[in-house]
Amino acid sequence: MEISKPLVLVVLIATVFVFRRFFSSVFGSMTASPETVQKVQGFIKDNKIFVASKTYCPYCQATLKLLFEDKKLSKDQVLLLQLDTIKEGSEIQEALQEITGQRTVPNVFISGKHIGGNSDLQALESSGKLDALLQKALA
Ligand SMILES: N[C@@H](CCC(=O)N[C@@H](CS)C(=O)NCC(=O)O)C(=O)O
Repeated sequence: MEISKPLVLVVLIATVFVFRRFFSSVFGSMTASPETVQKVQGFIKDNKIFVASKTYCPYCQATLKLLFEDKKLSKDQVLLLQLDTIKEGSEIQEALQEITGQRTVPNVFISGKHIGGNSDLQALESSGKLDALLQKALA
């Protein structure tokens, strides 16, 4: 059976079009704009404690319990962004990945320093180093 050249051409163009959309939808959302990266760098630098979180995330809940209940921090001492509740949440998450290499939440910063996720924060607490970091940040 002979395949018609125009048909091959149409299929080829359609495939390129579909994949172009596919790649831009996958990879396009994987980069944050320079403006968002700069904004997130501001969140990190300008806040004593910055936590990027998601409301349904159990690791985030453990982090927030440690900071707000156990360590008795007040809401105004911490910039808490619940990424799943804000429009630019995904882009902030991408920016955090670009800045820290960490995509997961919680993503915790103390005194502008990247601490890591919940396990890193809990490890600091277990080693007895968290109180000093918090005291220094809030002094
Ligand atoms: N080991 C990490 C686990 C964090 C984690 O897996 N978080 C999930 C949400 S519960 C996550 O960020 N998933 C990817 C996403 O939500 O985009 C920690 O201790 O923080």
